[in-house]
Amino acid sequence: MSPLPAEAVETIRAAGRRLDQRGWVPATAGNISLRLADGRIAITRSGFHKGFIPEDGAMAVDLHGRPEASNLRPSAETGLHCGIYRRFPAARAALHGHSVPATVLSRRGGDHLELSGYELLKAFPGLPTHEASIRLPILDNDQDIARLQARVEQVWDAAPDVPPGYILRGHGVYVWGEDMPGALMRLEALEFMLACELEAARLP
Ligand SMILES: CSC[C@@H](O)[C@@H](O)C(=O)COP(=O)(O)O
Ligand SMILES: [Zn+2]
Repeated sequence: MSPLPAEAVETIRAAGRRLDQRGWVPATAGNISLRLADGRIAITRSGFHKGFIPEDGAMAVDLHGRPEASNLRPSAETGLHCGIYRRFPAARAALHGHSVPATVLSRRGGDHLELSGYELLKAFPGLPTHEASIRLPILDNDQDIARLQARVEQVWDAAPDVPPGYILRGHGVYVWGEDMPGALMRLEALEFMLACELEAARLP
C-alpha cells in the first residue's frame, strides 16, 4: 500500500476548488477521482466540502471500489466512478457535481436530454462542428449505488455511442475525461449548455 502521489492529491483538491467556485458542489455535494499510473483510483473521501478538501481528503480504492485503508471511507458514490474506469480504459479523471441546471432540468422527466446546435458541443469527442447533437442520458436517482451502476451499464449497453457523461435525476452530473483538465473542460461545456437550456425553458 503506497501513499497517493502528492500531485494527484493536489489535482483533486484544485478540481474541488474549481467546482466550488462555479457553485456546483453545495454543502458536501460532489466527488472527484483520478486513475493513477499504477491502476489504482484516487477518490475524494466521503462527506467533505469539495471546495475545502483537506490534504488527507483523498484515498485509494481498487477498480471495484475496495478501499486500501479500511479505516477511511471513500465517496458514497465510488461505485459510479469505478464503473466509469472499468468501462472506459481511456478515462483517467471523473467529476460529479450538483448544479442547479442539471437538477432542475432532470426533474422535468424524460430519459435523456438532447443538446444540439451549440458551439460548445465541440468540447465533446468526435463532434467537430456545432451541427451535431449529444443525447445525454438521464437516470432516476437511487441511493443503492450498485443498483444504480447496473442501470448505468444497461444504458451504455443499449447505446454504445453515449457521450462521456450522464445526469442523475434531481441529483447531478457525472462527466469523465482522459485527464483532469479534459474532464473539467467537458464539465464546464456541459454545464454551460445546461444553463442555456434552463434559460431557454424560461422564455415565453
Ligand atoms: C450533500 S449530500 C450529497 C451526497 O449524497 C452525494 O450525492 C455526493 O455527491 C457527495 O457524497 P460523498 O460521499 O461526499 O462523495
Ligand atoms: Zn452527488
